[in-house]
Amino acid sequence: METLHIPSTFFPSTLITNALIFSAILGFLSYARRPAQLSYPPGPKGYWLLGLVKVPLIKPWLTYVEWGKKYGDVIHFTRFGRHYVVINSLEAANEILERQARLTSDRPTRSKLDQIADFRRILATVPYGDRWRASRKIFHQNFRAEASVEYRPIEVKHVHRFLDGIADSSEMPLKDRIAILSQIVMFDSVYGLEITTNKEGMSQHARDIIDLNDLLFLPGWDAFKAIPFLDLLPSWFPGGHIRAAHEMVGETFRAAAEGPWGQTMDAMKSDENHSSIMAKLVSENPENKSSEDIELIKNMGMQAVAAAADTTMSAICTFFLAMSLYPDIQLKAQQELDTVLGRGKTPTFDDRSSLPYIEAVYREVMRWHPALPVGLPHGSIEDIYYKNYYIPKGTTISANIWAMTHDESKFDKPDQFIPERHLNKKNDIHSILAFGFGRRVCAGKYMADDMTWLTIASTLATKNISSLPNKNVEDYFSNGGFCSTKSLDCKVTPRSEL
Ligand code: HEM
Repeated sequence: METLHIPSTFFPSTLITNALIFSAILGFLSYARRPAQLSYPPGPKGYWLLGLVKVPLIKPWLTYVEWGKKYGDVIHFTRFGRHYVVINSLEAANEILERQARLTSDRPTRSKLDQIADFRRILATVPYGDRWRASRKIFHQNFRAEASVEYRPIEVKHVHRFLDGIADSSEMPLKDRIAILSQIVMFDSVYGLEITTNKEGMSQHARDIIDLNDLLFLPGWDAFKAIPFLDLLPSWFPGGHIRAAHEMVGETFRAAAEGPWGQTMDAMKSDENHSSIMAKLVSENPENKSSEDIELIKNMGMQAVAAAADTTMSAICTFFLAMSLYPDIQLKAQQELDTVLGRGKTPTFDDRSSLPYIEAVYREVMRWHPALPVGLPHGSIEDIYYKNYYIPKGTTISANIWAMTHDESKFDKPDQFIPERHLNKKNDIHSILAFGFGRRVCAGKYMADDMTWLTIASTLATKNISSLPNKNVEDYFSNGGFCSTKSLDCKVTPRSEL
């Protein structure tokens, strides 16, 4: 499926003229609103008054690192009168997104078009408020650390199946197998359902959600939503496709929520042994469940699958790529497994604390190429201040996670994959920056952490991963907000064969 891509050439001249006039007015108003003695954080100014800064859409995290050298670790710009801030340092992220989390936990999804796309359905995109609190609560109940332990047997089952099939790349490319693994664990835990392909049906819906929103989370891309009346244009009118594209997003959410839910309800009727998160939730106090409760449950299921579809897949793909490019590290990790567990034994979660080098490989995967390099955008619900800078209410704030995990003052040779940097450190899940910040921090991070670690440890114990050409690492990765390897051409063979 195409991304929700709105090429600038598609805007007819009248629309562009209106947009520019509107942008000039908004730019002037937002400039005038700023307290006289305070300035916005530094950043590119764009066209005078219009404030229309040209933003990078291809691997933008790299451009923002370059901009940071000129403007500092907090960069501000405007587009169509909307304010954007990109944070390049952990210190600034802690100050703005953690310490001021009460004011910076919104999402920039309050426009008419966002309502048409029904972003309120999804925990990751619902604006901060009561609906977010209710969605986050049910997610937390089912995916907090203690709850996530319950899904470990399902993870072990599917990781072992994945390893059994993985050596045979003739039937299915490695990346597709990893995509299925990332989703099947979620489908099985949440719905008690299994999938055999990532190319059709409910699995494809989860993928579509990611593809449709690939650009949405990039700083500045969504500024066109500030243009008035875009949501009212009929589909036959130039620019009318924008509304249609947002309707399609909403329709995809609906299909992704309803399809597997319906199958689970059928399975519950025909199989008394059926077990899944959905089944557990609908069976608890059924007489007290409102239709709103049922909606929350359905949406949680859909969000869990969609969230894992790309991020967990991305982390596992990054692991395979790293092992292909760094065979010495692969060998060292295998030696630890052989020494601690004995050759050929597949690790369990109980072994995790005895395998510090495997832990370091996992943490380096999460640092070296985070799945969401510029995170998901936060929004400010009131004016806030950082140092002596003013950040107005309604600003979209993005954490450049990639910049933070490649900060040379913290990580020597940050572009290189060096697990040793994590040895003899406090390995706390909360210090993994790839999971984001503040009250919107990843709600599935315990399960993601378990899944990614288990796949890494089990693969290293039983398989050898062949080398890939040592070219520029970025060439292996895709460009958008959800960043993953483009493909994986390495060969995977059983260790017993050598
Ligand atoms: C390696 C895998 C994963 C990574 C790197 C990752 C990363 C992230 C990041 C960066 C955010 C945005 C945080 C912010 O706004 O500052 C996020 C949000 C979220 N993640 Fe994950 N994620 C992963 C896997 C998962 C999984 C498996 C689930 C579901 C079980 C999940 C559920 C969510 C949800 C629901 C949110 C939105 C939370 C909110 O807005 O309140 N994630 N994730």
